[in-house]
Amino acid sequence: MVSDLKYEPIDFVLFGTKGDLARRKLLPSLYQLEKAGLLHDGTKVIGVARQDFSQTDYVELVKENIEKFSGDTLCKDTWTKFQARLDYVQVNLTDTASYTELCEHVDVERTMVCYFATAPSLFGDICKGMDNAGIIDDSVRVVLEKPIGQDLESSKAINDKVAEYFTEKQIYRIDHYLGKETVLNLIALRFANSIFATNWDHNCIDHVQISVAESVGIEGRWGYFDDAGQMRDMVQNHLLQILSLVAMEPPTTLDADSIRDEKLKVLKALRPINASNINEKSVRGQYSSGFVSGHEVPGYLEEEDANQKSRTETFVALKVEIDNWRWAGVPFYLRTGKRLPTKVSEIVIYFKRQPHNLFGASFSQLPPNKLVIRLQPEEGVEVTVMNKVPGLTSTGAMDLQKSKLDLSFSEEFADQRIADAYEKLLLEVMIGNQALFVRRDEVEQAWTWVDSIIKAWKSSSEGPEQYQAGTWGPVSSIGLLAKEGRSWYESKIKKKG
Ligand SMILES: NC(=O)C1=CN([C@@H]2O[C@H](COP(=O)(O)OP(=O)(O)OC[C@H]3O[C@@H](n4cnc5c(N)ncnc54)[C@H](OP(=O)(O)O)[C@@H]3O)[C@@H](O)[C@H]2O)C=CC1
Ligand SMILES: O=C1O[C@H](COP(=O)(O)O)[C@@H](O)[C@H](O)[C@H]1O
Repeated sequence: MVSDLKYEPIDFVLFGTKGDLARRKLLPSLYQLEKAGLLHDGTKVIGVARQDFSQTDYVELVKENIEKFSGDTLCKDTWTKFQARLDYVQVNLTDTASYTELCEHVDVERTMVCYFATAPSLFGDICKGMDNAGIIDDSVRVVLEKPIGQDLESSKAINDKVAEYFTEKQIYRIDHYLGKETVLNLIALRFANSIFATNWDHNCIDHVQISVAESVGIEGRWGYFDDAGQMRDMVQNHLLQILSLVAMEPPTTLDADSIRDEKLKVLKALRPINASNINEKSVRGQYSSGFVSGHEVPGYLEEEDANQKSRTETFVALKVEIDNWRWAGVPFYLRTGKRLPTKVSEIVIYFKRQPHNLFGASFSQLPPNKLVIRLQPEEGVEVTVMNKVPGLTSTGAMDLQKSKLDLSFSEEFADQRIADAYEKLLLEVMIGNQALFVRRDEVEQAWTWVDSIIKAWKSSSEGPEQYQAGTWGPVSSIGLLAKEGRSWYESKIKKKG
């Protein structure tokens, strides 16, 4: 298996190896790649943190976290192979001199992937420290976590800093939604199926809804989250990336820059939301205490470490317009929030209604066809169609019924495990493919658009509307669509949180 791998052995350096992201996602994902035979035999995983761990303690820490977060029981053979790759180096990331120790653990002759799983404020220090240790050359790839900055200005400053040491071709900006199977499938769905490709514009589509609902709260990350809010945490990156993939023109190829060029054009065509139209086009909310999946949960201001005066939004709903030929007059409604009733991400494409109803008896107005793309959970694609109810009638009338064509990934691909997004993305970095990573101009364009909304909110005397945890957000978010004769798609996924 390993001999078939099309990429070189890697020195994978994980800065911030003791952090939440590394423990919950990155180390378990590397382990899953091992299990799937996708790590090169010669690949090493070098954890970096400021603690004085012995090699044995570090290996134990990794094991504990893989057992806790990898989602299945530890496979002995996989673990034996994986632990042999592990190495640990103590570095204080803000102390340039302490990076020299790293030189002993990496081989500059090999490709090095450096994952910066730390706060972005440390990215510059890490680059400087690596440079000082003499371990930067053209073969190094760096992975940057989101959100990059707080706004356009701070994002530029971080990107400028990293650009002093690395070219754009070496920089992999992660948005883990781009590694989700169902988000990737958007490209296949749109461009491998003429049934959709030919109906994907203002002639056929009435509007689009993108909902990313979370049942979790802020999970002990109050300090981080309160500075960010749902707009920076989710909309600036994940939702705008999904929107770009739904709305972009066909790329010339699946190369990184062909796709990124098209996504960028969409971001540039987003109609600005600012003080003049903020109330008409946006709703923000903050959760109060309530019940999620039958459990009582505190309100945002009652969470640990909370500042009682915070006006940070935990819910956002937006009406987005794309000023280009394809999407003229087609609103995209976005909605995302914490402590909603369930975890579900869905894209719903509402097609235009038939111009005339031949079947008046069963429906006063024929309902529109809908394409529902279930990103998570219960990944799948569903099309609602009108169907004749079989049977004979004495009047000769034709009874219609709404039915669905439903493709469930877990049934259709029953023997395939759906890989975590980070597994896919880590593999792509090792292969050296930037197609699923975000280019600097995309990040900056997204900030430009988001900054304008945040600025308009800040200048308003009103704060976010309260919504009870376990509900679908503030009442005004219903009004956002209702005033245009529309309503949010009611997710059929009600299972778990
Ligand atoms: N957690 C998540 O689910 C997600 C996180 N992200 C992003 O990933 C990045 C990391 O987040 P997260 O893991 O949650 O953050 P954490 O705070 O949990 O982890 C950051 C790590 O950096 C280490 N660190 C901080 N300062 C230094 C220093 N001077 N020297 C050495 N190590 C240092 C910390 O070490 P120590 O343990 O010693 O304090 C900590 O282990 C952030 O940019 C975040 O926005 C993005 C998406 C999701
Ligand atoms: O990036 C982030 O994403 C998670 C949601 O990711 P998902 O894969 O579980 O849908 C979100 O909870 C977190 O606040 C944010 O930083």
